[in-house]
Amino acid sequence: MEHVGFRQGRRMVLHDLSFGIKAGETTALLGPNGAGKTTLLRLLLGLAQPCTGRVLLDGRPMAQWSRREIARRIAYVPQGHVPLFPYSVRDIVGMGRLAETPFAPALRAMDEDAVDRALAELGITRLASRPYTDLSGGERQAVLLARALAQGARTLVLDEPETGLDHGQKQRLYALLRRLAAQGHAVVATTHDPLQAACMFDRAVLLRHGRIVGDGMAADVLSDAMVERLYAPPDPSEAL
Ligand SMILES: Nc1ncnc2c1ncn2[C@@H]1O[C@H](COP(=O)(O)OP(=O)(O)OP(=O)(O)O)[C@@H](O)[C@H]1O
Repeated sequence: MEHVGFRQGRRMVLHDLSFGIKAGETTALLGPNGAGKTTLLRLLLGLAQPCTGRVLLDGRPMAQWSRREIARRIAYVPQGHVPLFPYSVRDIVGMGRLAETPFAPALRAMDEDAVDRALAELGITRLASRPYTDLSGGERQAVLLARALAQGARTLVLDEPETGLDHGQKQRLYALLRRLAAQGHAVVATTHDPLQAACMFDRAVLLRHGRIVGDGMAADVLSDAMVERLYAPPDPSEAL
């Protein structure tokens, strides 16, 4: 992102943001409620356009990529996904292959393999034939992660991925994100947990009132003093 600003209606909600997401690195995005984290993810995904500055993917402006090209490069794990139909877990994970199977009514053998690998990576092969609508929140989260892996994109964007996960699943999630980064993926995730972010992510970007107030090695930037300042009650002079 280069000097990115974004407006919701008449309000500027992001101001002059400049930073990059790199392959081989896990980046945590933190900030109080309403700081602009989800809005920033929407810009990273090309789902919203900045009113100032530029968002570049592999050096090319986001607006010049087609949705299919973006889907081959960036996978998104949304927060609180509410399914309308009782698709099986296997079908949901298979949807990650859609960017690669434009006209095929069914998945090809290589797509089925990608689905099998993603289910195994998340340890949810046993859920494959269960209806997605019957799963617990944590199980659904694991399915959405498997869908992102099946997509085969090198950049993973996750919105509060630890929501609904128990302690063990959280640890496995962070281990998986680190493994993916070690394999050359770029990983960026929003989180409300500075302690976990300091231990589990390489880098942290801190947002307050739509501005970057910290960016660096997670363990360094997330000092007690910085966390206190980041989450301090709003000062009227900071109003957007
Ligand atoms: N559709 C919208 N219309 C108007 N304002 C919006 C809209 N969506 C978000 N905003 C505003 O933009 C700002 C940033 O919202 P955003 O959802 O990006 O914050 P966030 O950091 O993700 O918050 P949270 O931690 O609560 O999920 C907030 O002030 C919010 O009220």
